Amino acid sequence: MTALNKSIEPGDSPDLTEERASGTFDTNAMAAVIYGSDKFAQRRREISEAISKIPELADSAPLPFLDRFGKVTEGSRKLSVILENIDKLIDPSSYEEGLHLYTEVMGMEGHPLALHEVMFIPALIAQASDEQQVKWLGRARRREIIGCYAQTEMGHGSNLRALETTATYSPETQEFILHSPTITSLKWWPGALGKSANWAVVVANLIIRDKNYGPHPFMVQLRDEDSHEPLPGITVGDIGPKMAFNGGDNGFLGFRNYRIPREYLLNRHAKVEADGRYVKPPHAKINHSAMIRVRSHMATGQGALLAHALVIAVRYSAVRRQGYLEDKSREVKVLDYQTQQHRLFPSIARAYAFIFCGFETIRLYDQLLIDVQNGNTSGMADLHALTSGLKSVVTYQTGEGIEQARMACGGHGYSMASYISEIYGVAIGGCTYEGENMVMLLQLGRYLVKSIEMIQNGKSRELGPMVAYLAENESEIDLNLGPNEYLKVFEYAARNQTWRATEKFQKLRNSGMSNEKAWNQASVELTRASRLHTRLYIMSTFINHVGSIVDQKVKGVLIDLLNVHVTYEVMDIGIYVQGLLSSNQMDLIRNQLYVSLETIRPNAVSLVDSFQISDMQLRSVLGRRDGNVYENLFKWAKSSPLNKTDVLPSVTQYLKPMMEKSKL
Ligand SMILES: CCCCCCCCCCCCCCCCC/C=C/C(=O)SCCNC(=O)CCNC(=O)[C@H](O)C(C)(C)COP(=O)(O)OP(=O)(O)OC[C@H]1O[C@@H](n2cnc3c(N)ncnc32)[C@H](O)[C@@H]1OP(=O)(O)O
Ligand SMILES: Cc1cc2nc3c(=O)[nH]c(=O)nc-3n(C[C@H](O)[C@H](O)[C@H](O)COP(=O)(O)OP(=O)(O)OC[C@H]3O[C@@H](n4cnc5c(N)ncnc54)[C@H](O)[C@@H]3O)c2cc1C
Repeated sequence: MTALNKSIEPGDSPDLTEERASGTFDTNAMAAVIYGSDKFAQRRREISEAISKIPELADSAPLPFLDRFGKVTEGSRKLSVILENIDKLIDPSSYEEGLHLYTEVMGMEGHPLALHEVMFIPALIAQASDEQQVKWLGRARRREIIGCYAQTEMGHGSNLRALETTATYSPETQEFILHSPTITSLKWWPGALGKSANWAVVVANLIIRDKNYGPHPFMVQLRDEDSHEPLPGITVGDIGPKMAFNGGDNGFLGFRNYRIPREYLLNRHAKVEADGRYVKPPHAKINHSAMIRVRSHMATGQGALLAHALVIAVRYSAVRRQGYLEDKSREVKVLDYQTQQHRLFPSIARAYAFIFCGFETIRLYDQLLIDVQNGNTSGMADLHALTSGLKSVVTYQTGEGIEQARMACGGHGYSMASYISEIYGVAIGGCTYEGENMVMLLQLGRYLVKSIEMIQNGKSRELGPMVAYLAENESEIDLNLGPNEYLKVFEYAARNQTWRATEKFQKLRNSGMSNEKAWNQASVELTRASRLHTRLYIMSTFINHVGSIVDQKVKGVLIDLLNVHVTYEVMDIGIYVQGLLSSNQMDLIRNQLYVSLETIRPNAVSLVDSFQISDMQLRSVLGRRDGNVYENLFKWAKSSPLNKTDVLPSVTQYLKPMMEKSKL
């Protein structure tokens, strides 16, 4: 018989083999669903295999034992090995293959090309004119230059209108003069800016004849291409250690009347003519497109991070034995405890949901990019609202899920041997970057309020498909009918909360309060509406995606997972559905959730194995594919630099004299 879970091998922990044998579906078929096609899932496996054959691509030491300098150096070393071997490893024209290669080899601690690939090149694609692309895009793609995206300043990140860096046009010389007038105007945070990048897309206020036209993107050379020294007029450096991404060099940047040619304003959409005439872009916020792109990709990215933590926690929970259930002769796998399942399985469902929802969001972004290139910007507001809410909800829930995964691993979860804290640090960075979560929830809040105002003004028919439910009346709910009924429960909650929050805002405003004050006083309620609306979107894309799956065994287990998702999510928002569901109905849902946890239990390990995250990529002793945790945990501890000698110099120098003194 062919094993359904392709990851069973001799020498594996019998506990994990038992788990894999109980799986009811083919993990390669599930991987094809997770990665969008059988072809790409297969390519991922081939790339991982090819990587494992090049020993120089392996970490030279477990990353947690390296200091900051070691991490930054290790990133650049591995990058150079990747680039020497790239044609053997991937199709260099495939973004997805490249992402997999980088993620596996470089890990998630940051590297010199992260922002080059994620923001610099996409900004050039979206914002550089055809002519400018000829000049820079090829060079960037060939990595002749390393770029970053420098927008945030020490004093301002969220409020882009208050950025202080100026780019003043000089018609006499046809140049822009970049200047940082204050300490707070220093660019602060951009990834790879500090030490690696020699070029940047810099966002600065465009000033023409004393008039401020707001933030615009400029292509700026920062360092000499031969010596890599900063150019005169540029102050640049690293901002120091962070919660995570310590293999990366997030940086600061200041300009002292630094001149760039007129042609260096990225001018696909907005232009400055030689005489200083400003040509407006087709949409006021078109310069924000690099951010919309990253936000559109964040649901899959965060789903993948959550998946990393769950692979570790679920596999470990199947080999960790502690305490007893009925059989007192052998301790039980901790995965058999209902509390452990309740802690982990809804997060497995969320990881799948985020990935599926991410596919749909990336599709919407790709369509928008085509539309915008053809001059049609009408979809921008919808996608801005959607991705603002989505990035906020997925990053927050991913952080929650990873932290639960850490606690689910007990003491060993707290050790860097689990690697979960690194994944956590990386994931929660997403709550802040690409727009602080509260700020972005309020952007969606604006859109929801406007939607309600359209309904109030008799324009319900003009509502987009994602907010049409706000105009509907609630219907009876029959919870025995499955996920679509749960969707109606969520629609009820989101609709009710959006109306309540909007009415609160309107009431305050109508009482004579200023628009801004009324908005501020309704803002907590508005963020709640945004979260419910976004969770509804995630749930509906999960349901649609599962509906489209052909492999019946895969579909069967995803329906089980969907049942975990819908029942958990509805229990989680209980306070918002009190007017709709009776306490008997809530009890029924709670029991359905407990049953669905039991149903998913035999497939738990296969569901996380299906993410097909290699041991190299996972970098976790607890999450090893073979489950041989304990002997490797001991090996890992022994490799600690502190264990190189039995007696540390700090003992000889300080502790010994202290103890000697105490003896006197
Ligand atoms: C398979 C996957 C494998 C994955 C592997 C996993 C490995 C993971 C490794 C992780 C690697 C991660 C790499 C890390 C990358 C990090 C990079 C980070 C980069 C950054 O952070 S760049 C800086 C980002 N900065 C921000 O986001 C700033 C946030 N602020 C804003 O965006 C704006 O200021 C604003 C949106 C809050 C407000 O903008 P503004 O002031 O201009 O506008 P107003 O408030 O006045 O609003 C006016 C109207 O304009 C609308 N609007 C605003 N923006 C847009 C837009 N983009 N499009 C359309 N419309 C927009 C508003 O809604 C207003 O409309 P209204 O009609 O008037 O209401
Ligand atoms: C890991 C990481 C990588 C980054 N990479 C880059 C990069 O490559 N390029 C780049 O340009 N930037 C980058 N950034 C910067 C990032 O985009 C900003 O930090 C982010 O946009 C938040 O802005 P802020 O720091 O100004 O937060 P602030 O706006 O100062 O937030 C502080 C608090 O104020 C609240 N707040 C602010 N405004 C409002 C409001 N209007 N209503 C209600 N509450 C409000 C926030 O909710 C938050 O609680 C990165 C940041 C991190 C952490």
